[in-house]
Amino acid sequence: MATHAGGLTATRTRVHELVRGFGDRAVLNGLDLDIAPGEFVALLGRSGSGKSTLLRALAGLDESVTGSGAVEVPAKVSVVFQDSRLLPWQRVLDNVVLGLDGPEVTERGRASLAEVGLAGRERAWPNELSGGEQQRVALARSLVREPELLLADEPFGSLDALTRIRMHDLLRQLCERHRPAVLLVTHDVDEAIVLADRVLVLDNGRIGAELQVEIPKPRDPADPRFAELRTSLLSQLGIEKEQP
Ligand SMILES: Nc1ncnc2c1ncn2[C@@H]1O[C@H](COP(=O)(O)OP(=O)(O)OP(=O)(O)O)[C@@H](O)[C@H]1O
Repeated sequence: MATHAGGLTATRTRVHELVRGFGDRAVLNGLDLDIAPGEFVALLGRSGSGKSTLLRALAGLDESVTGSGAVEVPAKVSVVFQDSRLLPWQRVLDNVVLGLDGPEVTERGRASLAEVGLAGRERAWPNELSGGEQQRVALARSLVREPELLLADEPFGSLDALTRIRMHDLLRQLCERHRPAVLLVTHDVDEAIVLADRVLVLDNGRIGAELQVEIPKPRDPADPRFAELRTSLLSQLGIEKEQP
């Protein structure tokens, strides 16, 4: 079984020869990964390729899964999922600071909510917020914990296109300010190129392709370099772009 070392010395995120399977079927098969502090990595892959399985291994949420290999992550890891996973019976601010204590927790929670554009909504109930706002609260809940590694599993997957673009801007700005390492699982090739320093494609249980995104941020999808990367990634995913 993999070791999950939230060690005091680990600042990089490292996965070595990770194997994960269900029954006799291997999903991850000798996967290696290395993420530097502050680096933003996006992970693409076909449905069922094992993206969430990898993310759960990094989050330490896969204890019942069979496998081997080594996983090393920084001490402070936060996870954001596709649904906000807010507790409906707790007000927004209480959701953000849930499980934290200390004299300045309330102030830090308020500051995080202000950072995601939700100042003044501290006493709202989760069901009084839109889907996009709920995801903002989920981001605030992660940020207030000052993670060194932020794991995000399709955090914008259920949002409409316009809200998603706004969330990309927000996440980019938050990451520039707080500099966590990020592993973002996404189906959206453009989302990966807009946000990531490096894009990985998971294939056959390993990292099958890797592209560095050198375009300065904020990135414009109309940039010809963007189109080049998009074509290359779509082809890695086995999706050929139709000719106009
Ligand atoms: N608890 C489980 N029991 C059995 N098989 C599972 C379990 N969880 C995941 N799998 C299988 O492992 C494979 C990888 O699943 P995973 O959710 O990691 O893929 P994914 O790349 O995140 O997919 P998607 O993009 O569709 O969300 C899939 O074939 C899935 O059916």
